[in-house]
Amino acid sequence: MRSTEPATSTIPTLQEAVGRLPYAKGHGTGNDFILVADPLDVHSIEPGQVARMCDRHRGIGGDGLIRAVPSSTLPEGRAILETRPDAYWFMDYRNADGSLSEMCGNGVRVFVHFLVCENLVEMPVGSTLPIGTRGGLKIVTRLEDGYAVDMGTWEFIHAQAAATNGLDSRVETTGLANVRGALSVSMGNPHTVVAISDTGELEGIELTSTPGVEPLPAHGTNVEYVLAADPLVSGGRGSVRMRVHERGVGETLSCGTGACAAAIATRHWAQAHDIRQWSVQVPGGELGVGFVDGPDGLEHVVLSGPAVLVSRGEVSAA
Ligand SMILES: N[C@@H](CCC[C@H](N)C(=O)O)C(=O)O
Repeated sequence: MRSTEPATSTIPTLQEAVGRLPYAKGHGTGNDFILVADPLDVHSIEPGQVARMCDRHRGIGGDGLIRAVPSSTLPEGRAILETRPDAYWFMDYRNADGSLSEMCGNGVRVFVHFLVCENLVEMPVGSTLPIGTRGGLKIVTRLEDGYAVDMGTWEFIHAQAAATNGLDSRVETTGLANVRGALSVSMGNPHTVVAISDTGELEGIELTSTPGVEPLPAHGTNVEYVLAADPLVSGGRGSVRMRVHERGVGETLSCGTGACAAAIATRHWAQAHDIRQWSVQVPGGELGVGFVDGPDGLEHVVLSGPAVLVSRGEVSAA
């Protein structure tokens, strides 16, 4: 090559990396996703391709990518079909960096709305749909103004420390004075919740860098910063504000599993176990978190909120 020739980039364009691919774009309270219908399981989208598509400058942009595939095409889906043969659709979710997560609470609502809009399922208001996920079976109900998801059971990641101290780890965050104690909750995926004492503190947090969590759960964690309303409970409903740094993404406008973890941690700290309805305000809107008696006799968490499709397109060689 002559030295006067411009250097050619070795980085493939999105089109070279992905080829032709129809997609839709949707969000739930500002947590946005690229959605791909793959009923024949022909688009094996690799982690690097997901990262390219989710890139907000060189790609389509999104906090994650969700592929709609039959549960029968993945081992995790086949396991669910053994007990729920009607869980036809599986949410194959990846974070913006291409990593897998067990669960996405905003994603599963947007995923079901996408199935409805693609005419892949019929779902009148009030009806339910079983969905396979890496975090197990989730039952989604269509509401007048969104969807409610039975997220199943939850657990503290370090049960003993949670019961004795209410805290199990420490989190260091840019923009927050002092290292803070935190409580880790599994919603299928891991969360570490930090209590914040005032609005100025919540707004001063700088989430362009990953918070330092010690000890870090085995597969990393999502970190939620939660400010309790004053009073915490009004009209029988608990209320909190939350910001979140998502594993594999960065700061997002909302996180459904994070909202559940925020309500669980706050309820535990306040010993307010009888408060079963919570409102979680996130930068992108409001989510509802409910605690109900599940059909298995255990406490289940129900997440509710909107799901919106905003556009359709096709990744193609122009
Ligand atoms: N935004 C999601 C959670 C997505 C997965 C998360 N980043 C993880 O890695 O666990 C939600 O709405 O729950």
